[in-house]
Amino acid sequence: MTRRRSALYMPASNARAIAKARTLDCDVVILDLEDAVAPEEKPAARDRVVEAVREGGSGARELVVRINGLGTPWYADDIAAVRGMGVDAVLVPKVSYPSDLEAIRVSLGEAGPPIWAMIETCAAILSLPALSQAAWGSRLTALIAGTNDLAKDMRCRPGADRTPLIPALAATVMAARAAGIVALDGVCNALDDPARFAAECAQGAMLGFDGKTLIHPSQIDAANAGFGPSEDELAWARAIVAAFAKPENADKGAIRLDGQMVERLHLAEAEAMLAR
Ligand SMILES: CC(C)(COP(=O)(O)OP(=O)(O)OC[C@H]1O[C@@H](n2cnc3c(N)ncnc32)[C@H](O)[C@@H]1OP(=O)(O)O)[C@@H](O)C(=O)NCCC(=O)NCCSC(=O)C[C@H](O)C(=O)O
Ligand SMILES: [Mg+2]
Repeated sequence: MTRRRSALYMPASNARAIAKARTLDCDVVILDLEDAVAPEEKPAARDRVVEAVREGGSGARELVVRINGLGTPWYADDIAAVRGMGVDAVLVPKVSYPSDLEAIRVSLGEAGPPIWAMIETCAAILSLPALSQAAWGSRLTALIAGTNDLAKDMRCRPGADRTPLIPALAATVMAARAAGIVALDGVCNALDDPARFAAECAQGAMLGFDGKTLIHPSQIDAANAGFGPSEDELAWARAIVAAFAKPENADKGAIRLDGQMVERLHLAEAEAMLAR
């Protein structure tokens, strides 16, 4: 099973950062043509992405390109560049409605890459059930929370604990799960606050996200730790599997284990975690 604990954005205008990506321990590299790149730099950044993907060298890391959104002056050229590029996915910002998804699918063509959608507008949050349903016919394989744009659109003040964003984050995870696709949490802008970053990873994992989007290499290790199962979780999963394997529990649906009720749905969860 592919892991997406850590997905690092890097500005496609920054050749040094792109080169560095080939040495980093993140699961996903996102070459960004959108917000990290100034308008006058976009054509050169697009050429750099084409070159970087052609050169390869990403190893096991998934390579994703974030293009500029529908309706922007750069969308058509970005689509033309990524269509046959052989990337693992194209990440499209500000996807708000199923009609956006359909337009992107058509632009990319029948043999186009999988689509990852940024969920970062109030309209997208209100459209999540429809976006989730539309995923089945659209090559949509991941939802990515865009917490900066969403906070801007909501005019909320997330603060360190992100309280105003929690309903939207939970709804994003539910929409992804209903569609059987990946859900990645938004970025943490606090570059020099590792405790806050670790707390955000724990919160994102608690909400059910598969991983977190990142803005700096210094965030990779904590994300890999925060979204990988912990030693305690692995030990608990092994204990559940061992308990249900006992002959006396063979025909039981629910058992007592270390003071907790454990059901066969927990066995299925434990087996899935150990398999991952
Ligand atoms: C945030 C930064 C601008 C900080 O830059 P800076 O202070 O210059 O970084 P450092 O000096 O600490 O860099 C140390 C070395 O690490 C490399 N580096 C830095 N960032 C990255 C990166 N993202 N990927 C790869 N490598 C990186 C530097 O090149 C240095 O290397 P070396 O010279 O060899 O020592 C900067 O980190 C940055 O630009 N980050 C990414 C910003 C970005 O992509 N933003 C857009 C995505 S976030 C977003 O849009 C969210 C969403 O849409 C929403 O709405 O929420
Ligand atoms: Mg955004």
